[in-house]
Amino acid sequence: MTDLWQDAMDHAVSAARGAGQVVREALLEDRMVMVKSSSVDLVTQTDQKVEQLIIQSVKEKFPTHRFIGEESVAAGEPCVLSDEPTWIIDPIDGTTNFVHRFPFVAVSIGFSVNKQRAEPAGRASGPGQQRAGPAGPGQQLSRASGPSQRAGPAAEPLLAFLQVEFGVVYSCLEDKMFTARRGRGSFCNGDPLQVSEQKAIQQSIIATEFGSDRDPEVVDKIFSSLRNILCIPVHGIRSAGTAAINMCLVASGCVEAYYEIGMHVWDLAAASLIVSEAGGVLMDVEGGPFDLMSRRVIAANNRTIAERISGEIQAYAPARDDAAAPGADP
Ligand SMILES: O=P(O)(O)O[C@H]1[C@H](O)[C@@H](O)[C@H](O)[C@@H](O)[C@@H]1O
Ligand SMILES: [Mg+2]
Ligand SMILES: [Mg+2]
Repeated sequence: MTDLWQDAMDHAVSAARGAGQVVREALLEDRMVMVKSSSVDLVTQTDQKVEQLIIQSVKEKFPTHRFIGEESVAAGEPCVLSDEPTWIIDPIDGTTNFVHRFPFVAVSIGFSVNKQRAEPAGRASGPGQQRAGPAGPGQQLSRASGPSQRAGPAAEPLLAFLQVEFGVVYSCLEDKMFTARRGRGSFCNGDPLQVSEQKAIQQSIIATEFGSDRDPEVVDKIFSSLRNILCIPVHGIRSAGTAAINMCLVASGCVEAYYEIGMHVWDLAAASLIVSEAGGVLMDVEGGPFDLMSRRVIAANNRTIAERISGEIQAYAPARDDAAAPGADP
């Protein structure tokens, strides 16, 4: 069967690598910092330039494709997922890190098509499932090879439903290219990824972020959740400063879970598939199905740990990313 989207994915990898080079060069220069929704929601000319470079390069090759880009949305473009091929771009995930030269920044490119498709992401990569063992270097775990490559029960669509066809996260300063194709596994620089096999949350590291909302009520909830989780007790809490890299750490098995409320579809799209295809689970912070537009996520190595975290989170619901879109899902 013709592989419709491999060309697009190859382009995404090359665009992310090119963007990473621009980001690395910009780190050597003075950065002019601007603000968006608040004084701690930062943006630089590099965010805007990188997003435009990626979008232009995609438009030249795929003129009919659509875009959701963080900085384009900030400039008033709609944030809509449809059945049309849509590139979901975060030109710099970790802008605050970038501004401060804290050394974790990523370019994130997700690609969604056929929003309405009801097929869960990778029957072979569903929640609670663990692969029998990591594949050898460069080996692709293909959907065509079937679920027999991974042990465990059948996938549950509730947690695995995704709209993303491929995801690319380039951690520019580490020079790590994380990639995933729906049903075909996740990789870092070509090596297959596998989530942690840890089942005990007490022996886990949990990643989260504090976001850019400084409303004291929201901050109280963030700290209450953090306190609950820390006191389980867990081995530790970590923040890389970028949602996409936190999720790639889950996919890599370095941390057992990441949760956050308040980030956006461009932070999550690519990395959600990378987690799922590494055998992880995605869940809403209240335990329901993961929703790309909801600005809430738990990404974990297994369902038990995800559900335990969800039981400790003081949930709240920021305005959805598609809230302003005409015809948006309720
Ligand atoms: O750096 P950006 O792309 O603005 O993304 C950040 C996001 O906005 C915050 O909510 C998260 O806490 C960060 O981890 C993101 O990376
Ligand atoms: Mg981001
Ligand atoms: Mg960004």
